[in-house]
Amino acid sequence: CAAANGGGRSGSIVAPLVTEEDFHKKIDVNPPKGTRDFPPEDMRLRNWLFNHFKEVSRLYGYEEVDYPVLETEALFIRKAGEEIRDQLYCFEDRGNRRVALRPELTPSLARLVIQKGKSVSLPLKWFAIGQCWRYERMTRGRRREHYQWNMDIIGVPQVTAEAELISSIVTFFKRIGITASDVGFKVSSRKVLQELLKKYGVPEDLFGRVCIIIDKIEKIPIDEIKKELGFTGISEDAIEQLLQVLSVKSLDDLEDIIGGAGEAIADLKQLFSLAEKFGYSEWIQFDASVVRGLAYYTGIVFEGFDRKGKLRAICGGGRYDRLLSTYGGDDFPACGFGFGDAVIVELLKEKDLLPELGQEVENIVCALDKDLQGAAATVATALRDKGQTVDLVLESKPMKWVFKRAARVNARRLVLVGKTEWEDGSVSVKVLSSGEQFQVKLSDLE
Ligand SMILES: CC(=O)Nc1cnc2ccccc2c1
Repeated sequence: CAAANGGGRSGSIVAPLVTEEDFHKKIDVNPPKGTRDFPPEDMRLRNWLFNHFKEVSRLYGYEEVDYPVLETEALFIRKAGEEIRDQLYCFEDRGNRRVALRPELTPSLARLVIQKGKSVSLPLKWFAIGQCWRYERMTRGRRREHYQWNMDIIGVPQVTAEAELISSIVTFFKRIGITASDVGFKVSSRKVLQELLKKYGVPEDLFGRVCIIIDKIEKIPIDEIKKELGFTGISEDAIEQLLQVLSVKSLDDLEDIIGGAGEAIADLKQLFSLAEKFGYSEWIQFDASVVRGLAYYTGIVFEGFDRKGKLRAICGGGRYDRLLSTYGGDDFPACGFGFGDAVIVELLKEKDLLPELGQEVENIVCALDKDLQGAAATVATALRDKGQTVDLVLESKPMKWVFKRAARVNARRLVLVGKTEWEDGSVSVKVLSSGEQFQVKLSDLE
């Protein structure tokens, strides 16, 4: 991009830093469409949320990882008709490479696991919190970025992995005051669909596409669903049967239809039994209509929902045993979830559970006249070296201003450096809540 000073070319005529007409043009001070700034108050809420994500991940023994926001476009190109594909934030970089801002974290995880190959000992339990992007026509006015918390387990084929992942999300909800009467998890398995498609002779490679179409079941008219399924070549009566199975309301009814011999029923039964042992039975329910909108899920899928039905899915995840081989790697059993930073905040607002997070400062340090500014710096440093937070008044200000600042930064106490006290190494301290005031040697101040 051409810099305002003509690219900084040296020479006799020094181009003006900013051209005349540009000088008066005010830049747009808002962030790009669909993106957010995080000024201090919003950043405090974000940090509060992310600290809970991190604490839960630590409680469960997961290791934190991260990946570049920018990936090769190919990592996200899947031919299954996913929404995330239509909205890929992709472009050609200055090296003519096709690149994309990541729309999700799981493909990067798969790439890193393949890259690490034999050097990692299984199982891997990794978590990440990363900003993800989509490019949507702003007509829908939706955000183009959000932060997602992911937890993934690589190398465990049993549903104990999915059961632990759901447990970690329940732990998170409990920490922030959300209960099983506020939210629940709809749980199903894509092996139900897999077994049905096999029964109707539908080729395996259509599996992802069929799942993506069915995931839209509550978003577009049922006739559109049937039409799109028809395009994949599935027969009419197979479509009828599929849709009929998806409306089944219990595991027993499901078993009556597809029989109890397949893995789908066995996995789901085991998951519900483990839920009992983890202590979150009241949080989960079987719901055959849960498919999730990512093509790579192959087994158990789940999504967190608000029981009032006013919000979009809070989080979602499942098993994806075949993802690594789609990138040419060896397959490892894998499962994980994504938890966005937007819906959960809407839910907390709904439930009046947003935390009150003000700025907190222990001390505001102020010199009583300008030739004590150095002494004030010494006092601030002594306090900071003891781990005390200090807002140091950096210029000579009237006391009225200092008290106002102390209130704004919510200081616990005011430390005043005055001439006479300082001569014998003392400062005067005013506890702002009680008004109590005392002199103290700096060395005794803690
Ligand atoms: C509710 C919300 O903001 N969703 C959201 C926002 N940005 C995204 C960006 C990439 C992928 C999914 C995204 C999802």
